[in-house]
Amino acid sequence: MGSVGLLKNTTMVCVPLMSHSVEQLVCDMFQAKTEGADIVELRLDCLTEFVPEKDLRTIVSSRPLPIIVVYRPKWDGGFYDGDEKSRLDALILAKELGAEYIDLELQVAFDIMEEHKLGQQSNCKIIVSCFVDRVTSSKEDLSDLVTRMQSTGAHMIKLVTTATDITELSRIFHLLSHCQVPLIAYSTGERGLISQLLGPKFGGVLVYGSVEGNLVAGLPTLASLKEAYGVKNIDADTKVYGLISKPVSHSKGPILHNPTFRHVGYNGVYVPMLVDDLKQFFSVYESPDFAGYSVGIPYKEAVMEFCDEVHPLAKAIGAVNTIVKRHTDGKLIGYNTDCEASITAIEDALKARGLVNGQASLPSPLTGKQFVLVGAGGAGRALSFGAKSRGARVTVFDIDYDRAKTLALAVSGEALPFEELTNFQPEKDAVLANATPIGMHPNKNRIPVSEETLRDYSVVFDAVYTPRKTTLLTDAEAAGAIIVSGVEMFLRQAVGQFNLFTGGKAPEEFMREIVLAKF
Ligand SMILES: O=C1C[C@@](O)(C(=O)O)C[C@@H](O)[C@@H]1O
Repeated sequence: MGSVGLLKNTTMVCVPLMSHSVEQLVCDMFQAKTEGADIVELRLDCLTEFVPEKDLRTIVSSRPLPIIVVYRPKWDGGFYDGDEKSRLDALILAKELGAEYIDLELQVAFDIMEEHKLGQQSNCKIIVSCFVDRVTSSKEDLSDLVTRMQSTGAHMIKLVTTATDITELSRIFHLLSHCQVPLIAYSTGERGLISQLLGPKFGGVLVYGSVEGNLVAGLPTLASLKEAYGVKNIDADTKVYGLISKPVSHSKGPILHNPTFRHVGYNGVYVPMLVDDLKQFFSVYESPDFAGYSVGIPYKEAVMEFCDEVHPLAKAIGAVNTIVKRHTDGKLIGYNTDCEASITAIEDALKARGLVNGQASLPSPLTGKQFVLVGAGGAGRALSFGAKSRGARVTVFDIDYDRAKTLALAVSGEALPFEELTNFQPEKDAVLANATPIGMHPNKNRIPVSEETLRDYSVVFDAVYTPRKTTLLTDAEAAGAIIVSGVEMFLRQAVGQFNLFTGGKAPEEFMREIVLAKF
């Protein structure tokens, strides 16, 4: 495994401050420093009262960190709508007072740079910025734009876009790796998130993190940059792993995998990837930098066709939740770590309660039991194959009856119409397993079966792990069932993934501690 040193890159973590008063702004600068910012971006246009001569002196002289001074006009998405001359005079004054950086919009940059000879050597560096509404422009168009921005004489360039698809971000990565001048480039929003997180890998000079009181829509928090993603540890050699899913923001994968990578000194980063189109995704992210993936809803079955090889267990199940890019030939190999994870989680919970089926000779406490599965998607398939392998008899419910029938056939079980689930009378000691997203954050109050039938199950498992104790589990516990949280499955499938991603042995106890502390 590669080693991870402290502070491997020179990327600065910047906190944007949109405070409304000068007093607050000064407080916020100190707060940002306390929380670990390297630099702050001050949005003067957010101040409700601002007298440049007086206030800039206060701000600049009391700064505890290097500052980037921005005075964004309405015509470029900011709040300032006074006259241009006063706005630009204020920026020049900030420079003269000692601000480390001032930000000029591309539209005005040529003239101001020329008039004030700003491109020349000075303690204050000029950032020329541009906001492009969509990254629909081609790689070439974006390169031309960057060349134009560079020709202003800027010391640094800032290009912000809104991404409509994760594949557009590859253009940002291309720019970051090829730009001649220091570049800040990223896309905002959920689909743009990885352009921000992976900036340090591709040579971005700055990554933005927002803080309480100054939360900015579309930006990750400073705490997540530091604690979850460890952006200071990311460098050009860092291997990228990601969760391909839609939705993806509920996943706790990043707060489990990233600290674990760091704990064992593995140079990897794990990021959420909101993917809309699998085919486009795999055709764009071909490089060895993207080394492996977790696969979440709704892609566990569909992703199989993009794997060059599929492990026999995953093939039999018909669902892949882990992909590793083989470093020798770049081929994508699909695995399933959900199956063992979910079944051993249920078995261990039963064993812990001393429930070994009354017959010590039986290989599993699930042997001979009825296993009622709700949801015949990827996770459901893994559960039912696991249950079958332990000698349980599987009964499948899914809103798509044909899908339920296909799965039932594959595990020699039975499928019943979804409408029958509410009043379904299970056999004695039956296990209920929810493998649908019902009850998942933010729709926490829903349960897949009726409360009345819950008391008929002796064990209830929920593959949903956000929240840790779903409404289904709370109700089942109240009804007297043994409950097994999806968190246990999540932990175990992640252990399996870590082993496949790194080729090493996962530090299971460490991972369990994270899960206990943070989930
Ligand atoms: O089902 C899950 C959960 C998951 O999708 C997540 O939410 O992090 C990650 C997958 O690897 C796993 O199989």
